[in-house]
Amino acid sequence: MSQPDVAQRIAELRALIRRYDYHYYVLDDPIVSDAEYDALMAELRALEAAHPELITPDSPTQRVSGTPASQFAKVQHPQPMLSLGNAFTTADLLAWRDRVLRLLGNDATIAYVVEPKIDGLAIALTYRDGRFVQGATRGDGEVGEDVTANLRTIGSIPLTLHPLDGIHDPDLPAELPALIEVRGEIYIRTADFEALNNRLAAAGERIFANPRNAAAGSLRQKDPSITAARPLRFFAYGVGPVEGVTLTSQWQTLRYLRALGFPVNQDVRRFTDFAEVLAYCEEWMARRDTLPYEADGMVIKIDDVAQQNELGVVGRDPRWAIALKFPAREAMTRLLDITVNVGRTGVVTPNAELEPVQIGGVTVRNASLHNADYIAQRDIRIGDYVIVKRAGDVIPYVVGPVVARRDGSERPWQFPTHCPACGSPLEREPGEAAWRCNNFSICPAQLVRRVEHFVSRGALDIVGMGEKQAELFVQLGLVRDVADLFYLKPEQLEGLEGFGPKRIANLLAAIDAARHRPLDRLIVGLGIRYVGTVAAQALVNALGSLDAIMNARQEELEQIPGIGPVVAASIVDFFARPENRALIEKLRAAGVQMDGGTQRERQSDALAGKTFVLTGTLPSLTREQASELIISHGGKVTDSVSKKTSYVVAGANAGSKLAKAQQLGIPVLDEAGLLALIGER
Ligand SMILES: NC(=O)c1ccc[n+]([C@@H]2O[C@H](COP(=O)([O-])OP(=O)(O)OC[C@H]3O[C@@H](n4cnc5c(N)ncnc54)[C@H](O)[C@@H]3O)[C@@H](O)[C@H]2O)c1
Ligand SMILES: [Zn+2]
Repeated sequence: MSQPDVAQRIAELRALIRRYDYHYYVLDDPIVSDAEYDALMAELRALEAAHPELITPDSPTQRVSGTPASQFAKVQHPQPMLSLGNAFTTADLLAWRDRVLRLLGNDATIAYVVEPKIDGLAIALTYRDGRFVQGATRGDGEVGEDVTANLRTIGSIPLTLHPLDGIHDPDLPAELPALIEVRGEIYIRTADFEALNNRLAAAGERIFANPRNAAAGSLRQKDPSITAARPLRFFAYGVGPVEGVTLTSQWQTLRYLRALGFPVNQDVRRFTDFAEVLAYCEEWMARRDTLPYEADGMVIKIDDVAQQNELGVVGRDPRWAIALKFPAREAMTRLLDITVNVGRTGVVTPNAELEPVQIGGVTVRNASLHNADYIAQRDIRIGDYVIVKRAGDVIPYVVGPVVARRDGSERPWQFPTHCPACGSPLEREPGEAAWRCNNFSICPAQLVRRVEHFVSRGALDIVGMGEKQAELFVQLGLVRDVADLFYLKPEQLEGLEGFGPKRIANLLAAIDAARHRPLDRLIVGLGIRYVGTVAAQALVNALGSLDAIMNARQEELEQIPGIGPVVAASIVDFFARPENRALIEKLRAAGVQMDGGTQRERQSDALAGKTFVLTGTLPSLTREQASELIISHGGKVTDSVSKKTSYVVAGANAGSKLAKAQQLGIPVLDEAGLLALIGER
């Protein structure tokens, strides 16, 4: 690029970045994804590095972006509020550490404080003589917005500092500061964010793209009573100007802040060995999915304040700290179309067909749209740019449209009135969000899903059968209900594409073996609503045979530990239907074992005497498969966490069970940890 071209590109980049900053920081409503934004910023940095003469002090690389909005009084920060330099890999972190060593001298003794980077917005809280007097946003780093009245409504922000009487820590100042500016993050928990968006959508209001924008948008309200109604939280991670006491390290500062009554994250750590810093970051990245809030990375800080001052600031980032960024979890892309899927129980769910987009290194083409109301309330239209979230191992879903990016070509979408697979009119029970195809016995789409479920690993585990085969057999009319699998003849499969003699023999042998699976797995395979592995085992243990279960009355079922009224009602309802009774008889006639006598194949005794509780979504195993695995290795699975629980196995979006486990100090495993216990990995 020639010099004028470079200058022009730099100008373009700055203009684009400023425009995106305005939507992000002032309106709290981004119009591009962070990845797109970061790419522009990286390009600008690279051009400026190659042409330092073109750097201007107002370039977005040189100062914190964001302009204080006019509805707030302005606050001049006595000490600028900075951003953080980014690292994406271990190599980046090592390069940062080397630079620090170079600047401080190779023989310097360095301690590091590692803190989670909770994704919210930075604020500064000023306390004079122990009382909260002013709170400000970061703004452009020099001038922020006065949001004191709004901050006063947040419960976790103390209005007066705690007296230090009860604290006897020789490393901490014994007095209160005459003046202290406490810096930290206002954030919103993931579950609160989702509830807030649902509430806003139901009221026809604009939703937020992510928890960070939700926190910023909720704090930056003209009317503090709106802020008060939002579930905002605060945690403190540093200080600005301090008078009357001297703080000499980040670690001491955090403990002092805690003593003064500020919430400080429990997971902050101090290390002197950089290898431990790296290990801790890795450990955290793995825990990310189990946290109740969004953490977009880890912040690593040089502990010693004198060393911090020596290192100083470059542009908008302190040299003494760095943010290790975790892979992205959301992106923006075009919604090309909406299709619907018919599930095993007839529930019809909308599915977003997306312009392929990378999220955290994975290409996402489809995402859930939950249900009809979700689409209608959020006014999601075909052709919209949408925010797609892919957190952990949960199915990616559409958060909402990017309204500011519409050009008028978007089309509203109507939920179908009839089942796309069988043409029956769709029905919706009052109070339910889901539309259903109630043509249970005829609908081919439901049948395919039922067959898929029946043959899955947690049910009858028929190797060689999967979605494709289920679709094929249903389409050819070879399978009209799940029992038909046991009546398949080799000659029916001969000549089908991909079905050679060997494959046919293997498949039929696998089907034959499935006649003798333990009863609870047959019950799981039937797909009774609310009956998974745990309930199925409880039924078998209590009643012993399928006939006894089938003929049990509601009250009898409710007596069984682990079977509540809803589950009991669902079981009674299932077996009251003549088509289900007929199916059972057909299975019986095919020689499928229906009493509890079959011995489960024990794989090992690795988990003997251990009790497990499963929570959240695991990356590869379904709930049934995980239970089955645990049981086949001698363990037990129960539904609720107690002191008797040996392990909680937690996946993405784990809820109160995980919290309970942490409270009781019960070890928590992820899927890999479970497999390791069994020796499978
Ligand atoms: N999509 C868009 O249009 C758009 C526009 C502007 C910025 N952005 C995104 O915003 C980010 C840049 O924002 P930024 O300048 O606020 O930087 P940043 O969020 O990457 O890091 C700095 C911030 O981290 C926060 N933080 C959390 N925990 C902390 C801790 N323990 N110690 C210190 N700080 C902590 C503070 O609020 C601090 O201001 C980029 O990732 C960019 O993608 C996106
Ligand atoms: Zn149908």
